[in-house]
Amino acid sequence: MSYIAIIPAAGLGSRMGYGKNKVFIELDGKSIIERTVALFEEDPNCTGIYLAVREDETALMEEKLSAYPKVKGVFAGGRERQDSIYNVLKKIPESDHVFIHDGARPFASRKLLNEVYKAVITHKAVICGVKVKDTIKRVDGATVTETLEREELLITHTPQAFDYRLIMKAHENARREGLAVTDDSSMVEALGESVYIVESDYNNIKITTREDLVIAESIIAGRGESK
Ligand SMILES: Nc1ccn([C@@H]2O[C@H](COP(=O)(O)OP(=O)(O)OP(=O)(O)O)[C@@H](O)[C@H]2O)c(=O)n1
Ligand SMILES: C[C@](O)(CO)[C@H](O)COP(=O)(O)O
Repeated sequence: MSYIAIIPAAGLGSRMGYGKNKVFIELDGKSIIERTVALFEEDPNCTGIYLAVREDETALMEEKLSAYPKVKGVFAGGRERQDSIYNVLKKIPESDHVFIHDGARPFASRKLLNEVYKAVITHKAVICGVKVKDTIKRVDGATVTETLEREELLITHTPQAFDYRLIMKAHENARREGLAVTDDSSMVEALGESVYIVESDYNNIKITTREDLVIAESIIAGRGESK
């Protein structure tokens, strides 16, 4: 048993406001995307890594990742994250399992990868996340309409892991039904399939806005990696 990793890295990084794809930003001398790819390069359960990238960044990405032999393909992303992932799904060789992990999440732990992998062998769809620490409210513009029960909520991270055929079926169904989603497990839910949860950790942040770069530097310093 093994898995293939799909890493969506074809975004614009617009919320970062750097005018370039945030996955190329360097943290302590190593780019976010290299840090993310290294997670899977070093995981013996991963047999191949495939990325969705912007067409104008393909050469740069291939050059950045030339030191990672498990990187088997760099394919053109799509307009939305789910399009990028589908574009890659269609091109990868069939595998037992597929991990889908944001290129902007460089701090997933080996422990988490192992726990998600162990879970997806039993459960066909596995996500990871952490408990909510704030109160979450449903709003309509500037008016609160509902306060949600914190214990019934999950801050959802990646990796998300799936039986290969199930995630392919879920993406194809979502496209047929015109489902617009922000994560892959939503498409599996839409098939009526159950999704299993593994506990992630609060360091597994998605680097999205500039504040996250400060948090990222402190995570690296906390690991004693800083030069
Ligand atoms: N069309 C897209 C959009 C996003 N992504 C990737 O999906 C991950 C999560 O997306 P997000 O954090 O939203 O990244 P961006 O879309 O780049 O950010 P923004 O929404 O601020 O533009 C990122 O690694 C991003 O590169 C992708 O491959 N294709
Ligand atoms: C997939 C994800 O990271 C789970 O929280 C998140 O939905 C990605 O959202 P984004 O807006 O594409 O970054």
